[in-house]
Amino acid sequence: MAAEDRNDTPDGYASPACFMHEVDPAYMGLEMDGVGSKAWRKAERRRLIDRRVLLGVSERERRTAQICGHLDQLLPNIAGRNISLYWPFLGEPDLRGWMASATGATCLLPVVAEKQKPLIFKSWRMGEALVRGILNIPAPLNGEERLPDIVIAPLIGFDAQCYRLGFGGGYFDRTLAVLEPRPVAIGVGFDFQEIETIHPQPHDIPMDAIVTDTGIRFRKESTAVFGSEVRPAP
Ligand SMILES: Nc1nc2c(c(=O)[nH]1)N(C=O)[C@@H](CNc1ccc(C(=O)N[C@@H](CCC(=O)O)C(=O)O)cc1)CN2
Ligand SMILES: Nc1ncnc2c1ncn2[C@@H]1O[C@H](COP(=O)(O)OP(=O)(O)OP(=O)(O)O)[C@@H](O)[C@H]1O
Repeated sequence: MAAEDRNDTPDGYASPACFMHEVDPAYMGLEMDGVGSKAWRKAERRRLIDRRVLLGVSERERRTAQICGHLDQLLPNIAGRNISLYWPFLGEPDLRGWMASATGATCLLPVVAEKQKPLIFKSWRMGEALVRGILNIPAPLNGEERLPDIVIAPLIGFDAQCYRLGFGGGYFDRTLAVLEPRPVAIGVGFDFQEIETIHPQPHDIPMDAIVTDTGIRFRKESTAVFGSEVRPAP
């Protein structure tokens, strides 16, 4: 039996291995400056990745299908757009099926061209060749480099203000800080990845919206344009 199958039961009953996330960081002796925030984020990432990885296969697929439905609702007109998605790892929602169905759009994969520098984006379609890139992330072999209109960024945690806790390289923040024009940024993850606050730091750039299996959350201050029928009136 595959390890993932053994966990194909509803979660939420067992106690988490660590209650650190329920403790006020100040109580942990962590000031939410650059140093304290790094330690707190490391612990939160570990806890949230563990929870995500332990989702059973069918539960992950069920939730991912709901995420795809919400993406369709949020982005009804993607023809002609350049949309960055991602090659999934560590239990991230696998949106490759959604990518394949995004007719008329050009799908891109983010590429770490240089460590600690903004990402670049290359076009990719299901079936096209990939190479092992920097940090072992698959990257399109022959894709055309393009700027995205829409960036769909996988997340490890998020909060009600649409701040995203990512994998810890700062790659999406660095990228959104320099892309001109600024693309629409959408975080994707599962509902249990919501936390009270990610304790945003000056470099953190919030998402315009966050899509999970249970819904779409819009950042109040965002001016991004989505399908008009889904954006709540200000
Ligand atoms: N599927 C997916 N693709 C993605 C991201 C993601 O979160 N998910 N990224 C989201 O940003 C970017 C890649 N971010 C990454 C950040 C750190 C490491 C990593 O392995 N860090 C090592 C140290 C690496 C080293 O310097 O040698 C580590 O943390 O131990 C990998 C990818 C772009 N592509
Ligand atoms: N615009 C930027 N310029 C320079 N450094 C940055 C920038 N944005 C983030 N960083 C650095 O990257 C590091 C990781 O940032 P952070 O913890 O926000 O990553 P993350 O958003 O979780 O990761 P990722 O976006 O790769 O998934 C931090 O030390 C931060 O200083």
